Amino acid sequence: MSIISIRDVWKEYQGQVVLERINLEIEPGSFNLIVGASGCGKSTLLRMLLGQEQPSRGEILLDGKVLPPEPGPDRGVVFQRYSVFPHLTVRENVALGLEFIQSPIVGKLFGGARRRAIEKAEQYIELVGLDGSEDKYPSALSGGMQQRLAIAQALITKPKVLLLDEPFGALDPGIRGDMHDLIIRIWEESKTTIFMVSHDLSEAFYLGTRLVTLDRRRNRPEEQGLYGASITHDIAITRRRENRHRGIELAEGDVL
Ligand SMILES: Nc1ncnc2c1ncn2[C@@H]1O[C@H](COP(=O)(O)OP(=O)(O)OP(=O)(O)O)[C@@H](O)[C@H]1O
Repeated sequence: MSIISIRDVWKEYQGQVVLERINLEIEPGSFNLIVGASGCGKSTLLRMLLGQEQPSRGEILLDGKVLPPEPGPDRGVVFQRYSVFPHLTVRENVALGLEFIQSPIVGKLFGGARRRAIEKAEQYIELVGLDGSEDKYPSALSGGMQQRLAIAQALITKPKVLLLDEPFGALDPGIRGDMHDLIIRIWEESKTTIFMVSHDLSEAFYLGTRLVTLDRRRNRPEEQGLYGASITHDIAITRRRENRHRGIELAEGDVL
């Protein structure tokens, strides 16, 4: 069974159609890359999966149930910037995810429950390679370290789906390579389903098991606003990562 089913989803804002007829069945444990031109609605689709936005038409199912109309611990998210809380340390930022689940009203745990949340946070801090920085505030971290922190924060609730919105887009190319290695390791170890927005095709082929492209098929000036972007390619990626080390940027895929 699909972990996510997107069924004939449309999204409009104030009469402007942004997305139309989006249909996708997402396999558990797959690494899905959504690529498309700026403004075609990639982030909008991701925000609908998060539950921050609702489809104007159609429905999204998570594990066979209609997605609740708000974000929840079953969906972790990392944005390009500003996913972490500047006034909390690395340790507090990561523990916060658990505190909100276990104590949704005050967002704070005490005694043994807090100690367990801190221990768990420290495991995730180590997983993303931030051990040694537990007491630092985000302002003392580099961009790559802040994204590592955001990933740890998103993972601590063991989400069914990890949603990534251009998480490496603002990083230098060298750091981006390290982050690619990290996210592949996390994906392989956790077997979580990943849904990632990117506008970098080579990144998509390198990371993903599936590439979905969005585009506006009808884009003449008089058509703008009337038609949204839809899926133009849906490709299973069969050869990838090993190619990067041989200097081959794009991998071959099978069109589904
Ligand atoms: N809350 C909103 N209200 C009105 N219009 C919106 C809203 N959110 C997005 N849009 C519009 O929807 C369209 C798609 O935006 P979106 O951010 O999803 O595109 P994107 O493909 O992620 O772009 P980019 O690659 O530049 O981040 C844009 O025209 C944008 O102006």
